[in-house]
Amino acid sequence: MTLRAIKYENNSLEILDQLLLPAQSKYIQVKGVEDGWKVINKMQVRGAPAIAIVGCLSLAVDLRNEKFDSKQQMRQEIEGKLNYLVSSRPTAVNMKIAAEDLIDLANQLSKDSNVTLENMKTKFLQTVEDMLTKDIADNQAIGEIGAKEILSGVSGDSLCRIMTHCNTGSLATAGYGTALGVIRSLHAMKRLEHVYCTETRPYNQGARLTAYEMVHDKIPCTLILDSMVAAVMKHRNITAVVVGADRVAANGDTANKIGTYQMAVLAKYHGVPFFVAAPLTSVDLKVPSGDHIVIEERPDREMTHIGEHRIAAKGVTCWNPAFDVTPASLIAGIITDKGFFRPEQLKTLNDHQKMNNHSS
Ligand SMILES: CSC[C@H]1O[C@H](OP(=O)(O)O)[C@H](O)[C@@H]1O
Repeated sequence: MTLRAIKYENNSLEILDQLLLPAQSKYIQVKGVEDGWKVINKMQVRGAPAIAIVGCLSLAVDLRNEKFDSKQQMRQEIEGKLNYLVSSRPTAVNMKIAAEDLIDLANQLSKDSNVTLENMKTKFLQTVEDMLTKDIADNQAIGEIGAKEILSGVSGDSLCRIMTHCNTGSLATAGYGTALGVIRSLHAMKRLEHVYCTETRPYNQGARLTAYEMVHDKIPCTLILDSMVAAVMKHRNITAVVVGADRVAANGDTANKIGTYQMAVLAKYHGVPFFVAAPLTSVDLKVPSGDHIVIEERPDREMTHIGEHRIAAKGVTCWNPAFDVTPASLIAGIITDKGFFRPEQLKTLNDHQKMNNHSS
């Protein structure tokens, strides 16, 4: 079993083909941005942070193999390829924010007369490669901050029972995970009693990926059907729900895997606090509310087949949105690498603060 979704050594980029898990653990090579776009679009690699990292590293692979006549030529190549990668999946914001930041960097380096062509390439590539270690550090911070926030609502030294949706662990990031990072931190603190993970139809991120990670880490976990959320909340005394995010709007509305919204409604009904765990790079202050978030719709076949086996009547109409939006009113708080925020606190952040803020 391996939990390394991304392997990047000596300018060779490989991703663990998550369409084959858990039955088969197979790495495939990503030889440039064309491959990068394909493995993201096909969901061979998925998860908002992992999408951004694999997309940007696929550009690094191209750049290392290319010779440029000028800094302007390199800048143009960088901008064109990053904008192409952003089109691979529209809802998760991490690739878009990474592209904006890296295009800004390329513009600065290109305009700086003290920077040579070689310096520009070296600095740019180092910035991209640093995304791997930064993401792991961000996730460990999210884990720590989230565990402390959840424990602040728990009496004495009692243990927690956490429900989660989809996969937000090492297979969705460079490692450790966001919502699963909070679960890993609670486990490390010996304050986690049990995890309930939903199967998460139709891609089955929960059954195929989160269960895989929990078994790998020997974290006590029960797989439940998406249709069991209400019954588990009613009978299993859930301490909190913690999920990930693909894009958090400025007012705290959050786009996440389809099924998240109904979990939040059920959590409100059952009095269970509902938390979103995501790096601040998933917060899109340019989007005022969830109404403005584009929701990706995926092929019917993901619903009508499991592998080659048809499970739905031929000819039936399908609707397969990959995400839904949970309104901020249903969210107790957003756990980020820079602190814990009530949804209404996000819009007070500006881009500079996003980089440095430590909230209350
Ligand atoms: C830390 S991953 C965030 C997010 O990405 C997943 O979606 P997908 O598997 O389609 O890439 C899911 O919504 C996770 O919560």
